[in-house]
Amino acid sequence: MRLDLFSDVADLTAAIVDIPSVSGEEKPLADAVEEALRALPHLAVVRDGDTVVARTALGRPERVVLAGHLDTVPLNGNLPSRVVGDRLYGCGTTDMKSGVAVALKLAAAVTEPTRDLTYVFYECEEVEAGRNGLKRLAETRPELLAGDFAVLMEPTGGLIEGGCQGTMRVDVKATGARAHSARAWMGSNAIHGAGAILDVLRAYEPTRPVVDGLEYHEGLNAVFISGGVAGNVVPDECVVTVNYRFAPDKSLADAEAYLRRTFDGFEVTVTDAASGARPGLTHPAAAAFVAESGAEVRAKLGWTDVARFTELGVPAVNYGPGEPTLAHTKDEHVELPLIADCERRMLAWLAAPAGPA
Ligand SMILES: N[C@@H](CCC[C@H](NC(=O)CCC(=O)O)C(=O)O)C(=O)O
Repeated sequence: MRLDLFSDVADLTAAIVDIPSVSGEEKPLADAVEEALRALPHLAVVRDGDTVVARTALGRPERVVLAGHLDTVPLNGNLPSRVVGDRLYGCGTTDMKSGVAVALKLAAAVTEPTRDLTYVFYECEEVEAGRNGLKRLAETRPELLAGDFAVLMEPTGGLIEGGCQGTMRVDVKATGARAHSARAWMGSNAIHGAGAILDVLRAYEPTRPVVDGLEYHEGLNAVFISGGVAGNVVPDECVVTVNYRFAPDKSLADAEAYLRRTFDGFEVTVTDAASGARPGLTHPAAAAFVAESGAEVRAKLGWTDVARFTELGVPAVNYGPGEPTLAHTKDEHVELPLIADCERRMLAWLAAPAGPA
């Protein structure tokens, strides 16, 4: 499938959405993105796995990175895309193929930017941290991610979302002893034991820490549960996988300590983690972007690669057309006027004289 980067941004978003790209299956979309970018003579293109990087090299004093992931969460009967009124429905419309479409439009349209530009379209953001394409690039080719400022075109509903919350997944294990279910008193049922884990989760009251002026909203949820041996065996093991979302004033060590305290008495194993990022909006480059866009600012509650750029020393913000509360839902959709508005604002920003970076 060919992508026409000179088509209307709404049509381009639909075309991208209609190339399914659940995490790990991004190759057809990465191929289409690579082919479209290689046709643009002002960009040097590098392919690394299913991650595509395109850069201008005009020797400008500043470089801006625009980044977006190509993958989506699993489909939910929500492809192909469809337009209803002013909305485009389909998996990935908000998270984050409308943002990817805007970045691709910019890549084609902005041939003589006032700052050098790097576009990064990468794989496996929606899954465990170890598979993330940007992580691999940061480890193997960090020079490709160098810049003075980065915009992650993640869903923000046209606002600017600062920083991001951290995420940690733990397996909390209840143990028991196997027995014949006809003589259950001989054993100890681990699935029943896991009820105490679920009680803790039900009783959890989310905290809303304010970090550098932005209010985050933490969360503690069971995302998987497994246990059971056979239809006539009292099970000796039940594992509840818990996902903790924590504000960026906490480190990974703080998050792990909190989970171990919360599930004291159970075996707790960390299976995946990614630290958050503070808003960083007082950095001159971020402040200038906020001022130029005129957009309202709030906290990013999901995890995004703003955290990675922050770790790399590149100030970064989230800004994109999708509405974050629709991300990962069956009814995922994006407002078409918001995509056009995002494209217009980004074009205006890139056309303006280079600001502080
Ligand atoms: N390794 C992390 C990756 C999770 C990434 C994902 N990000 C978003 O959904 C951003 C959009 C939004 O603000 O809703 C997430 O937060 O789940 C992991 O596996 O947890």
